Amino acid sequence: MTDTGLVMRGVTLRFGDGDDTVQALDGVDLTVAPGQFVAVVGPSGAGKSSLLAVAGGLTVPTSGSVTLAGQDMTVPSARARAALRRESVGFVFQSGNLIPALTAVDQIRLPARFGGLGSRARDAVALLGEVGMAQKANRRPHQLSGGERQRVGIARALVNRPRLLLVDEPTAALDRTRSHEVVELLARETKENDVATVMVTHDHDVLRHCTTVYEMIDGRLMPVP
Ligand SMILES: Nc1ncnc2c1ncn2[C@@H]1O[C@H](COP(=O)(O)OP(=O)(O)OP(=O)(O)O)[C@@H](O)[C@H]1O
Repeated sequence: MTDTGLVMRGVTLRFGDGDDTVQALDGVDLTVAPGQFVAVVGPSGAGKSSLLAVAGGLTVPTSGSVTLAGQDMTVPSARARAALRRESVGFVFQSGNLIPALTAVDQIRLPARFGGLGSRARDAVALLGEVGMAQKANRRPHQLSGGERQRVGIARALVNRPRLLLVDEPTAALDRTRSHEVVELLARETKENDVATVMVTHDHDVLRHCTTVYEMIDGRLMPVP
């Protein structure tokens, strides 16, 4: 099947009903080709996290279509969507979301083992090398800086060779220099792994590392020229 990356068409997401309805996504169209690094900015409550949740098959939209490499990410079965996520999606969270008791290398090995990735799983030591963390493979999260934790989180998100990388506020806990380093790393990994990447950020300073920038306002997505 041709890898068309992420394609979202006419996606709406509504919460609640009657007077309490919230339209989190309102007719969103978005295409992210493999190797493209898209940033989404916008005010709090605009729908950015909802966009990531729907793109990654965590949430089923109220209407519209979402495909990743031609596969439907909106199937009703939660189990089927979990399988799609395991095979094709990587998530990077605000502060790395690492497990406190595990060393850096085990943060990456664990999901590979329990996710049943088998031979698809990338080698954890090689991945740590790729993100510049080979020397700190045996450290636990509390022995790492914020930027280093984020690098481990990025390596972990790549272990399943994802087609789609979804990144939520990766620089929220970092200073300016570290923010640039982390987003540069994301840009490089996007290209080298030919993955379609969507990053939500409040940090306008890092947008120059991205291929395309969109702004989300009241659930609507608009390109920023
Ligand atoms: N499970 C839910 N039930 C009801 N409303 C929800 C739910 N999740 C999100 N919303 C609402 O949907 C809208 C979009 O929320 P979302 O979290 O996607 O915004 P956001 O742009 O990511 O905000 P932030 O920048 O503050 O994280 C908000 O009005 C929010 O209150």
